[in-house]
Amino acid sequence: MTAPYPASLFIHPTALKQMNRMPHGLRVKCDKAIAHFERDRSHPGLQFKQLKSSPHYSIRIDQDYRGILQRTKGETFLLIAVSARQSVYDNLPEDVATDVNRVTGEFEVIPLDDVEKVAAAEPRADAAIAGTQVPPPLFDGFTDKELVDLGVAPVLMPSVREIRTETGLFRLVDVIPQHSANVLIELATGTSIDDVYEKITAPRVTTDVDVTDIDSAVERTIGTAVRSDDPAVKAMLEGDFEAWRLFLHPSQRALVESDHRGPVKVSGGPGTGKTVVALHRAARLARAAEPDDRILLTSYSANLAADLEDKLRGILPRELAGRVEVANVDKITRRIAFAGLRPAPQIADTQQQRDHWQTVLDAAGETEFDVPFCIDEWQHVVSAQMINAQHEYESAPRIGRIRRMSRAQRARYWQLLTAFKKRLQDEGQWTFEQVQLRAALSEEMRRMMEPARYQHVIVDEAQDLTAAHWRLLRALVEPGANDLFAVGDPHQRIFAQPVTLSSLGINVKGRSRRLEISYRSTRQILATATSVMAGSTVDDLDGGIDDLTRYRAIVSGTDPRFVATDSTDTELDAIVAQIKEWDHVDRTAIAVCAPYTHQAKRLAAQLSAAGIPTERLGKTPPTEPDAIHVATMARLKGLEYRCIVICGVNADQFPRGFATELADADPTAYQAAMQRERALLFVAATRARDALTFVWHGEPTEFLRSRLREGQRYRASRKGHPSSATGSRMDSPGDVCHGEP
Ligand SMILES: Nc1ncnc2c1ncn2[C@@H]1O[C@H](COP(=O)(O)OP(=O)(O)OP(=O)(O)O)[C@@H](O)[C@H]1O
Repeated sequence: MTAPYPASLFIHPTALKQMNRMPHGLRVKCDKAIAHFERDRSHPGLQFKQLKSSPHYSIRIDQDYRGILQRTKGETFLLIAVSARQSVYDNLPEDVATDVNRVTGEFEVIPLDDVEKVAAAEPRADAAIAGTQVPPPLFDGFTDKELVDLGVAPVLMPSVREIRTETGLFRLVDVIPQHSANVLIELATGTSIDDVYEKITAPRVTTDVDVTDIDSAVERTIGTAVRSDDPAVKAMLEGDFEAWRLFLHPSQRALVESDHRGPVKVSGGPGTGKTVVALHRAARLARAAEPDDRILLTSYSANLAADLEDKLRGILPRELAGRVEVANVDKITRRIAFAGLRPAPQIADTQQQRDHWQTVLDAAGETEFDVPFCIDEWQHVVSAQMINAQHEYESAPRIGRIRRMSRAQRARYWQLLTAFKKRLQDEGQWTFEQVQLRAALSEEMRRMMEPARYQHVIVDEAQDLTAAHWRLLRALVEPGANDLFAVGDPHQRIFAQPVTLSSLGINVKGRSRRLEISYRSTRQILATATSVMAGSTVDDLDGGIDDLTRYRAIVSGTDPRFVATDSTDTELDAIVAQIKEWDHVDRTAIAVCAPYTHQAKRLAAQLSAAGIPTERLGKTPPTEPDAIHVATMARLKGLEYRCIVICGVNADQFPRGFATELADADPTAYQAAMQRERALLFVAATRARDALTFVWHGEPTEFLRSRLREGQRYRASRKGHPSSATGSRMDSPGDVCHGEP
């Protein structure tokens, strides 16, 4: 028996994309052949050999397919393509082109056949049916030289010129080298040549590229290729592939790989890949960490943390996963606040807190302050500033509150608050604000004597963390390089009050970044969601203003639907009809949500009774393999679905009662609560990828009005337009359908 010849195999990004499009059975065969090759490339079943007239090698995948390899140095190879056996004779198959990119200096592989097929499927001006219009080519406004200077592979040029539709563009970017894809997406979404150069091309420029020096180009490419044992490759070969695991946008990659001397804040609209960046950054830091280093990856809620943990396992080898603790921020908060307290205190729920306040107000004969005011003041003024003593409260700013509080009023409120806390204590209860405060203060105390528990902390959904959370996180991580990395979207803030990170000891000056391309929702869904936020001003977590207009969606689709009904019964009929219309969609990719918990509960039962399998979303990840998800709007935070019904958005239910009841108590607190309600609808709407339907009975919520008015204007402007006679009832933005969709 001869000794085995072990070898290392890297997979070229183009080959990865190609494998991702293969049928599952063939991918499994590729996986097996790769594993054999790495163990022993001389294994007879592989038929490993050099092609006669080329420097390339081939291995057998099955009787019909061969893998094409490029040797780099020693026993390291790069898999560049999987081709049909009959096309692999003595040379590289004719349908595969290789080239050195003159901007990046990388070795590129171009599947010419696939690229030409995409171009051929585009509508052609010379084949247009009389009377129909063929859209102009998408890249007509750019010369070949401009595209090539930005780094688009010259061999792609004839096909790029044929692309006229978004579908064609997205099919093209799926098969071409990543740098060319990134440039074309940016240009097609309206970014100027100069900006594309700055954002996409300049960071990838390699000086002194010699396009004839294949060896150096292959060496460079090995740096960006993935190893065959990468967990993300395994996930893809096993069929659970999401493009982000392997193909980050350059702006995302820069955030993952850069080193910083202190905390970093990344903002970005819905679906811009903030979570993806947080995950990859955690994985990257784990790879670079010392064995004893601890990394915390945290998010707002338990189900989001569970989802993060699951995804992290998909990109990080198991032996490194132990370096990263994934937990929701309140779990950590409780753990620290309750350390040594046995039994752990009980948390008072909203109703219990209201009852305690009512008792306190009644006992004091209080007539000026009511329960909503007292709760709001406690949560958003006292707790938000971590005020612990009366003298601090007396001089504290009441940011955003119109109602002025005299010294005497403040003193009275403090007395009431003291009585409220006493009641809680007597009942053995805490509010969550108290738990957070205790956790932050005790960790800050501990840090005076001991080193920090973590070397790196990465935060997702940063917009919903409170001041106390931030103080806790600051104390949990050793100050220094790459200490804190927070991603969030202030427009999606639905729980906390705005904070200013610098006032909490987290200085992100010069280290604030943005992500702008939205990968999730269609343009139409994003536009509708954005209209919900119309007229509101939103902070950027650090004293500035965040701006929604800079986010761009890359896919186009159909307009959201608006379905008006006249009762809860007809509303249910409309929801059932909508779900049935989506019967081609995997059930777990559909969600139905409503403002209140009791509505979500009732809906789940009613839909099940109507023969639609459902699962209610809770704190743990869903388990049913074939059920649509039913949840409150808030529970959908951070998740994504192909199709969503948002129901119960009638004016008398949404915004929810506890927000509207603040109107009399404090107009500014009311505005802040209304802003959170708007954001809740924005969050729910932006969970949808392809299709979104709003259903209500009676009058629609005021937050949809601007969109519905726009629909009326659109219809008015189309009156008399030839196509309006044949258009469906649902073909204009904001078109309202009555009854079933
Ligand atoms: N580079 C990428 N290539 C392909 N898909 C991507 C890329 N980056 C992100 N995505 C996809 O976009 C979607 C949104 O990503 P992600 O959840 O990270 O966004 P987010 O900014 O955290 O969203 P949100 O704030 O709305 O919860 C996901 O389906 C993800 O797979």
